[in-house]
Amino acid sequence: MSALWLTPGVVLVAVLLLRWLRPTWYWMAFGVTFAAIRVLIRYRSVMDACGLTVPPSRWRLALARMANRPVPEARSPRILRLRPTATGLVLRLKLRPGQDAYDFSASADRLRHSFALHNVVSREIRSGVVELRMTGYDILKRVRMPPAEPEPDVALRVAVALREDGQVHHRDYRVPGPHALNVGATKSGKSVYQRTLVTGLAPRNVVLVGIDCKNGVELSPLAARFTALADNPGESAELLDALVAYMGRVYELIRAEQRISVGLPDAEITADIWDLPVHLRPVPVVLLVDEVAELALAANKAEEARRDQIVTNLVRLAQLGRAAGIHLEVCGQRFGSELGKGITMLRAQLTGRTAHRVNDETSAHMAFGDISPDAVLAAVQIDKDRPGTAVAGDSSGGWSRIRAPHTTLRKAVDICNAHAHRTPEIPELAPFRPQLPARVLVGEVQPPKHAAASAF
Ligand SMILES: Nc1ncnc2c1ncn2[C@@H]1O[C@H](COP(=O)(O)OP(=O)(O)OP(=O)(O)O)[C@@H](O)[C@H]1O
Repeated sequence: MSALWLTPGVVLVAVLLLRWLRPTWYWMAFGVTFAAIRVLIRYRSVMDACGLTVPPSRWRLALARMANRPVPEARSPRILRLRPTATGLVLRLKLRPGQDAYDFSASADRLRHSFALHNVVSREIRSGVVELRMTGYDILKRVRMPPAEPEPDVALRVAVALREDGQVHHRDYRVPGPHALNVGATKSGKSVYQRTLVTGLAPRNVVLVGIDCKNGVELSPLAARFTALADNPGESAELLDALVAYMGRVYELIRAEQRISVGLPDAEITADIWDLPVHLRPVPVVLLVDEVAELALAANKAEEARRDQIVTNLVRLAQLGRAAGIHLEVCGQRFGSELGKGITMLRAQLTGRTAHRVNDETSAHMAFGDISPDAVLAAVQIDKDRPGTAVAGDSSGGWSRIRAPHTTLRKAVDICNAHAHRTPEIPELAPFRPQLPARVLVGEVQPPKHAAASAF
């Protein structure tokens, strides 16, 4: 008798363990079927309760009256498709005349708990068709990144976070946004995100340049993998001058190659560094700016001039940098016109947007107001007890909720030290070469100057 009880008990414990340890496997094995049945059974009543139905048409009412039948029910949007995914369900709906996609976005929260799912996001995929992306479980609670896939160097794409639909979120410098802005309140997870990005870039063939006006607290420990670092506004201004000069030299190289290819029939004309022959191609540069507002502060005339010079150089790098393989990664608590002249111009160039938790809607607007109003709403709703959660958008108006893995500073330092030998030299940036930690200098890990080739 006890053995009979034991079997279902063991199965139940196994299922619960599976759900806790491997939520994705649990979802694929059981959750998705239960959820799909639940959604289909509750569909009509949920649409009705959420006010997402339309009254019956006049002719149906007239027909019912003529046939002496009961008044027809309100009509729900027609289900076009219900598709299971590794983390949830995707429900595609055809709207009835008079319905608005915005009503579905506004009802996302009601739909979430009515269908007993973890999250519902609505987006209009074409006129009159809405897609409800429903997540079955809290995938961002414990972020486990899938094993990294090898990326060719020309791709310049780094896995930085997990999306709530279970996909990996990449920071891709070549498409769609060559430059990015990352905003968020204090302790919202900006530095952990940036650290994760650096650990992803460290093993790649890339020049890392840092500006960290929090006295270098965030980036100095990672100095072994940085070609140049500045930790105060004065030094940052000089570093940006040097980087603009370097960009000019890369443009000269592109022009020289163009002159050669123009004279050769059928030869491709070089438009950016990626068109250059591999042996001539300069190593791409990623400039990380932590707490950009520090660069925009000015207490007197001299500091105002320096500030203008910094912002002008950042705008110049953002406008012209892509072809020269220079990419900006700007991070700050706020990023609006109150930071002064040129900031909105710079923001327009930083098309890859990420917003961590923000303190007010205005800050969310700074990140998404100009590209995705939906994302503004999502950014202000980020739970303050879930640091690292962010909304990532792009210039096409799409966005998703993401969370980076919790990369500790220790782990990031170890990765940067291990890849110190990949740090390229750039003559213009030589004065900004960071001081290396003692253990790197005594050879416990390879010092940069031995192995890395000159960037260009
Ligand atoms: N992805 C994450 N997963 C889990 N915890 C995180 C994550 N990101 C951040 N945290 C937690 O939040 C804390 C604050 O994160 P972080 O230092 O990145 O914030 P910040 O926005 O850079 O803050 P500040 O602007 O004050 O420097 C971290 O110490 C960590 O405990």
